[in-house]
Amino acid sequence: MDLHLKAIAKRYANVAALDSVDLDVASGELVALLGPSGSGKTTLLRVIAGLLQPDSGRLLFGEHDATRLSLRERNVGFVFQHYALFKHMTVAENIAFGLRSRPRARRPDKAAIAKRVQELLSLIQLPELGARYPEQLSGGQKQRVALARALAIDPTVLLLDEPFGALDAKVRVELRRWLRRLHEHTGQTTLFVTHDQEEALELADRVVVLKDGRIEQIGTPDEIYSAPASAYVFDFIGRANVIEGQTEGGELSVNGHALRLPVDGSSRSRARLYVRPHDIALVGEGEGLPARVISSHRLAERITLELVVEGQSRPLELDLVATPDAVTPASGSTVHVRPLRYRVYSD
Ligand SMILES: Nc1ncnc2c1ncn2[C@@H]1O[C@H](COP(=O)(O)OP(=O)(O)OP(=O)(O)O)[C@@H](O)[C@H]1O
Repeated sequence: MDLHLKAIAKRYANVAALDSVDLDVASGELVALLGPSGSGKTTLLRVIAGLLQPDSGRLLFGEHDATRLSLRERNVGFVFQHYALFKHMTVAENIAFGLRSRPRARRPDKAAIAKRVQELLSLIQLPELGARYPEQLSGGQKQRVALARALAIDPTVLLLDEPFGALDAKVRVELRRWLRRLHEHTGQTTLFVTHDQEEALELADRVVVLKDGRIEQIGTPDEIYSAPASAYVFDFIGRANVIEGQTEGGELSVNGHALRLPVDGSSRSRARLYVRPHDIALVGEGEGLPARVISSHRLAERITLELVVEGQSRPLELDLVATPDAVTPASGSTVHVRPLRYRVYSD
């Protein structure tokens, strides 16, 4: 089902946890809520779930106003970071829980519940494990069961709060690929919270970047990565180098070196150029900024350099792909660098 948030606000004492958030999620979309700690991700998810009332604003499920509906009436599926499986119930009983606890009139019969549980066990690729107890499962298996339990009720929307946050890095990567395939299969409208940009970019159809309770940017992973709307998004979404300079006549100059890099606007102002480590090239003298190598590391065809540019407050990091016979610049030497793909944000 589609979901619409209109000017949702929630304050705690003097903190605006959510500050007029507008968001439309299409039916079947997989949306990531991405942001650093304290940016409002969990608060937003809890408002959608009905675990928390907003101070103002409206929430629509399809055309229906759900703002005042209870958690149960909203029929959402929820998965938390720490598996909240019932320890004294088997895997199958855990998955059946939401259906069994429905009021009698809406409760499927025993055979229908057993069939649904078996379908879900197959869907999460644990068809044989229905009789086990949660403590007999790995962390990744527990989270898959938690997902099956959330899906059992055919939720209007599936809400995942850092579902893989407690798992180790390798399992995390496997599970997020699995979740992507599962989503393609079920087409379930899903919102998931993460502070891991890689996870958001790899999994989501669209990413919502939050900052201090406000939406900073909404876009596809490619839009967010290639065209970050602000320095904040650029910095948060991947490794970033910052070069401080001046714009004048539509070009950027750094420490008096005219880099002949076109930038928007012709007025003179201080500006920061943001560039990823793999988007800087080594060029000949006179074609770029002089920089001193302070560390240099080579692993097969990959060269990592740390450089200092005079007058800049932060060193630059470069990731270069070298031909096998290329010479690795030595520490202490001077090289010339030129940003290839970059964004300029005014101060
Ligand atoms: N129950 C509460 N009482 C007071 N302040 C709260 C409460 N819950 C959240 N906040 C504040 O609201 C803001 C948003 O919190 P929220 O938990 O939504 O952030 P988050 O992005 O999910 O962070 P994290 O990644 O650390 O979970 C923070 O400043 C937080 O301190």
